[in-house]
Amino acid sequence: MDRYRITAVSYLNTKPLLYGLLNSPIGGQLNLELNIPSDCAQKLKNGQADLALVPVAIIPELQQPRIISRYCIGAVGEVRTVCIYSDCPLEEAETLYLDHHSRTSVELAQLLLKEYWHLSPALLPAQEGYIRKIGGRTAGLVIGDRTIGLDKKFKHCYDLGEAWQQHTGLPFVFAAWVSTREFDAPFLQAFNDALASGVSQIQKLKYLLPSPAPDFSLEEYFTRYISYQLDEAKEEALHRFLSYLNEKQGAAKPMPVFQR
Ligand SMILES: C=C(O[C@@H]1C=C(C(=O)O)C=C[C@H]1O)C(=O)O
Repeated sequence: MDRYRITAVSYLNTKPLLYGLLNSPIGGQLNLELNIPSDCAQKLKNGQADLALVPVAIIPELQQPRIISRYCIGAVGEVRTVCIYSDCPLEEAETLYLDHHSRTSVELAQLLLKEYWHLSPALLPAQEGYIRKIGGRTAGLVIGDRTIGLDKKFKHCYDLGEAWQQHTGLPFVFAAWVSTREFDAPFLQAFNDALASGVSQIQKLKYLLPSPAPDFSLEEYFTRYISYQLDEAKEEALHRFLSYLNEKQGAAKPMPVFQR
């Protein structure tokens, strides 16, 4: 049988999910690749992946998107690794770089600037090395492992998970397991069981993974900040976020089907 082509985000917060998948009975059926989120999105869109952990912001760009798992990369309030950094208060920032690794958080940042902070700095597309340009009146959105330690480097740090929660009272979903093709029920069951098993073994991962910084607790990050369950409140948040994107793009794209 052909192996399924799976693409997942290359950041630390995906490791519990990958640990579960690779140690599961279906581990051998998976042809796994890791990419930055914007590339995961591109690979699913191009048909280079059968199933991918993708930024939810690209769901409206897909033909017949299916969310095939009860697990995701989410947060209930503070997430720690999706933040706007600046040396001036955000209201004084004239320009803001939008991380090129990201698809969801660049949209979330724009939503929050408009609806929550009521600010309109000039938005700049980022390129490799842009973090060095943050300073003065220039702010920057940064996601993933590159954020670790940046809170000590810059005077201000605005956590997008926390701001979204203050704005809506809801958790948030950054990335979800999405497919544009159908999988049979036994595979989906095995896939979800594998993810559940990974999340339940987080305690082990702190011994297996190198800590990215001396004062960074992987266990705290995986259990207190990242929230893996795609529960009802996160579904509501996802619906709200995708409705905002539809409105912004002036397109009434159907909501993704849940098949899990
Ligand atoms: C919480 C995070 O969410 C990430 C943010 C994404 C985005 O902005 O497009 C995509 C995937 C997630 O892994 C993170 O990686 O720090």
